[in-house]
Amino acid sequence: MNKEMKYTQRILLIDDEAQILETCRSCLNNAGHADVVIENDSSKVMSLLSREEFAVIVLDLRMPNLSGFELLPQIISQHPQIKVIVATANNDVETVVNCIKEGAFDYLVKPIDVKRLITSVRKALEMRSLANELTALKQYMFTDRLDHPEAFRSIVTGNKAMRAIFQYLEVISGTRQAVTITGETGTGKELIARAIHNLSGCSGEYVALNVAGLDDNMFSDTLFGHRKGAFTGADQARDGLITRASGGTLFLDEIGDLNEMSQIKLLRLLQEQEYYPVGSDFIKKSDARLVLATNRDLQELIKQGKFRNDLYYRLCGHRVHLPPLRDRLDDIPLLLEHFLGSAADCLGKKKPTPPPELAVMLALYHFPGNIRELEALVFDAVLRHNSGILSMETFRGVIGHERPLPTLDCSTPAAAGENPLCGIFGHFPTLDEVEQYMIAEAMKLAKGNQGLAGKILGMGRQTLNKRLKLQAS
Ligand SMILES: Nc1ncnc2c1ncn2[C@@H]1O[C@H](COP(=O)(O)OP(=O)(O)OP(=O)(O)O)[C@@H](O)[C@H]1O
Repeated sequence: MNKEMKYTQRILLIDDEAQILETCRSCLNNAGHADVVIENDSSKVMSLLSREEFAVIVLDLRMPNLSGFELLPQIISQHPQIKVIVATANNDVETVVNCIKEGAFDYLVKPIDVKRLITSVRKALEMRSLANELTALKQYMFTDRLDHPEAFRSIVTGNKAMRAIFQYLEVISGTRQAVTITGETGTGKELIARAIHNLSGCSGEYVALNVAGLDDNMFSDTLFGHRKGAFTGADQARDGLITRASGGTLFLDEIGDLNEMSQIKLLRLLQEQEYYPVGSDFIKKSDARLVLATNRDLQELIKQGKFRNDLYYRLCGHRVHLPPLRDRLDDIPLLLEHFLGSAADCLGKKKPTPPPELAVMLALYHFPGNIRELEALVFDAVLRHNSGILSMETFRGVIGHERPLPTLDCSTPAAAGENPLCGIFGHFPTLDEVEQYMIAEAMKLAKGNQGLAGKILGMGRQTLNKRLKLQAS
């Protein structure tokens, strides 16, 4: 995590009245903002800002010696990234307009209303964190770098869209805001959730809960715990998973399946970081970072009245969508190699060599179960494998018969345009046709040099030679 992002949550309160400073600080602390610094001597502010980083300042306008009116332009010009909220006893429009013109983010009228203070600070922090993300994203766009590749070690990919997702996750790793991961089943959402936790550098635990099939009682009890005597059999008070995830990450999977009551509780947790243990009237605070995932289409669920609109918009803040495997075909050879190795290790066998046409065959399959399905297929093939080159039979058995390719109608120009293979062949081709086509294209590229064409196709010269002879016969 870089320095800029590490300090994005720090708040500075400036007022000459110590009592006001203490009250505001404890209100903000109670609202979950732990990092609050106070200063009652306005003449020390500029030197403090040159030494330490702050995301937000709440600045009293009327102070002896150096007033907030004088400080505001100095802060804005020397530290334009800081969001300044001015506090004024004077609710006249002109003062407020002047401060906003100078660059203030918001204003509060004294005596300060606690709710208004918390809302304004929260908004300012969000704006600051968005600005940080934008800056970092711009830097990433130009450098294509990853600062923490080790956080993604378990995710095998060479795909550009996936790499962009990794970069985005690095950018937002400095915030504690919730992240929502969408994508079809088996695309790796749980792996991404773990990577978000690894990136956060949090000392707390990573705790995962699949909420599918939990009714509201089970959801609340598992997540929030209960007080003693909350229901029959609750002999002891018990903490929920949210307590275990304190200072860490709580991953809630399958949130598209949550019932209405639990959705309301999740919304409260996301908005206020607050929850009630079952049977308790005392609100509790949580500092766990929430990562949520679903393979359902949430907008479709909203249309059907099964998912709350307000919860959906709350989830939209930081969101990543994982592409299905059929949209990242360049990952298939890498994943195949990876799963061959892990299956062989697990079964205590020598890693088999895959036939070169296997990757092509896999690339043509729809993979409704995505990477999980590929992993299972490869495991099964390695289990049945004895020696030498891996047999295609297991794959043909599943891909060719039990789970056929989706039927494609290439007769319309639109369909041909959508599927590049239809565009080339005029119909959806057989594997033999694809093989012939690829060999012909590779030979053209290699200007007839069989050794070079073999390298392009990932096969030896002799194998290519045999296939050319077969095609000619
Ligand atoms: N890029 C990848 N590299 C290596 N293994 C992967 C990759 N993506 C997914 N996997 C493996 O595929 C399986 C499914 O991944 P995961 O459980 O993260 O998917 P998911 O999207 O959370 O699925 P679901 O929606 O069904 O919960 C796991 O065994 C995981 O290790």
